[in-house]
Amino acid sequence: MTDDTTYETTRDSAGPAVPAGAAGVFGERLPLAIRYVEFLGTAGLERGLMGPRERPRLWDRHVLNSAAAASALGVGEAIVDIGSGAGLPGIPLALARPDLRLTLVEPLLRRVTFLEEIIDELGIEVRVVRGRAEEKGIIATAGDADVVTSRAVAPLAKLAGWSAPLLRVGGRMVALKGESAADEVERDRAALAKLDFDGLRVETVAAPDAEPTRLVIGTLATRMGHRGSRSRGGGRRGR
Ligand SMILES: C[S@@+](CC[C@H](N)C(=O)[O-])C[C@H]1O[C@@H](n2cnc3c(N)ncnc32)[C@H](O)[C@@H]1O
Repeated sequence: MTDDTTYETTRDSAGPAVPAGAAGVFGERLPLAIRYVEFLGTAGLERGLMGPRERPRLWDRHVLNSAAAASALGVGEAIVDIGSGAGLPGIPLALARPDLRLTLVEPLLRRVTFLEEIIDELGIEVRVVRGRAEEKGIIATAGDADVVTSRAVAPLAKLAGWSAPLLRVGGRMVALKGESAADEVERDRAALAKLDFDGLRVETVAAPDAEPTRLVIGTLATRMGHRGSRSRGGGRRGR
């Protein structure tokens, strides 16, 4: 394991200083996380995937904030991350937790190209599927995911409607939300119950040196709420 203090004052060539806590989160994959932040801060900005104001806060607000969701994921679970954009939270999760099996779903070609490039460069095993989460047959393993993650993609009820057909019964939706998390749960509780999500809760988690992340978690109790919507079809390898 890398010593936490090693990177305390490190400043990579293109990005902000690497927080000391990052070493504990990414372990021996810290150099890959640094490269990812560098890529976000260069290509990500140039291609308009991240706003220029995000550059100084790529670690705490985005990458470490995303990686904190790993605490809600079990060993070896199959994760579908919908609306990955520039790879959040999917790429930090893959880097922090190499045991996870990750599929990133993103409709926009520009973003898919970015994802494929960075996955290739980092040499990590992550699938990319181009499409919308609600498209039938977009993911070959629809109905088998242990967890569907998302961050800043859609209101909770809509996310739940997209997540349910992708999940196995007993699988969880883990939505990374901002301060509105509790209000969204109250507002959309009935819609989620209709889809047969159980045990709805908000968990606040935080990686060291990062903004806290609010996770809205619900477990798909049965498939009755979206009967007949399970789809099977071709996804495609992004690499
Ligand atoms: C605000 S961005 C957030 C990106 C990333 N999750 C993050 O936290 O930085 C929303 C992303 O969701 C994608 N998206 C929008 N509708 C979608 C859908 N129906 N299925 C999958 N992705 C979708 C967009 O293309 C965009 O990349």
